[in-house]
Amino acid sequence: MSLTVQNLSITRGGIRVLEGVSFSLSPGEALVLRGPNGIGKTTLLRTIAGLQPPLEGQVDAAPDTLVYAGHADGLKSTLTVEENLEFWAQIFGQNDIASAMNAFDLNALRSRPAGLLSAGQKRRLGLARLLVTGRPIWVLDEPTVSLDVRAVEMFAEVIRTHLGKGGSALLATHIDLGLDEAKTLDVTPFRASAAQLDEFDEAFL
Ligand SMILES: Nc1ncnc2c1ncn2[C@@H]1O[C@H](COP(=O)(O)OP(=O)(O)OP(=O)(O)O)[C@@H](O)[C@H]1O
Repeated sequence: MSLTVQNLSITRGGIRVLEGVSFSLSPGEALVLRGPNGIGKTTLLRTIAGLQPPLEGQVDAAPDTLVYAGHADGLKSTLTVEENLEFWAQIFGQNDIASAMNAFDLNALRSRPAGLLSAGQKRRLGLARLLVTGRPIWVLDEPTVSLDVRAVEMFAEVIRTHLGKGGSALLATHIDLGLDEAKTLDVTPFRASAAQLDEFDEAFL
C-alpha cells in the first residue's frame, strides 16, 4: 500500500509549475509538503490523486487505495451530518460511521443539515469522511483551514491513529500539526524553469 512518485512534472493552466518531483510514502508514514504560496502544492496533490494528468513521470499506487480531500468540501448541503457520512460510507462500501462521528466530535451535530454548519464544522465533517472510506492513503490539501485549536488536535490524533494502523498521509499544510513522526518535503527546489521565466515576465508588467 505504498505511494511512489517518480520524476513528476506537473502543469497548471498549461504552464509547467513543478518538475522532477520524486518521493515515496510507505505504510505508517506521513509526509508534509512545504513551499510558498503558488509554488504548486495543490496542483501536485491533484495530479497524484489522478484528477489531472502529469506532463511527465509516474504516480504508482495500488487501485482504490488513495483518497483525496481538497479545498472544496463536496458536502451535500441538504443532507444532515449523519446522512452525509452514511452517503459517503455507502459509496466506499463501508458501514461504520460511529468512529468517524466520535473522532471529530460530531455527535451533537448529527441531525443538522451540512449547509447550516459553520466553516470549521464543515471542515470537521469533510475530514470525518476520510475515516469512512476505508482507504489507506490520504492525500490532503490544507486540511486544517478553518479549524480551531481543539479541532486541529483532533485531526492530528486521527492522523496518528491512521498511521498506527498502517495508513499513510500526504499533506500540504502551512501549520505545524505537532506530528513528530511526519517527514517534510520542501517542493521549492522542484520549481519549473518555465515558471521562473513567467515570474520574470510578470516583474515587467
Ligand atoms: N488557470 C491558471 N492558469 C495559469 N496559472 C494558474 C492557473 N491556476 C493557477 N495557476 C497558478 O499555478 C500555480 C500553482 O498553484 P497551486 O494552487 O498549485 O499552488 P500552491 O502551492 O498550492 O499554493 P498555496 O500554498 O497558495 O495553496 C500558482 O502560481 C497559480 O497562480
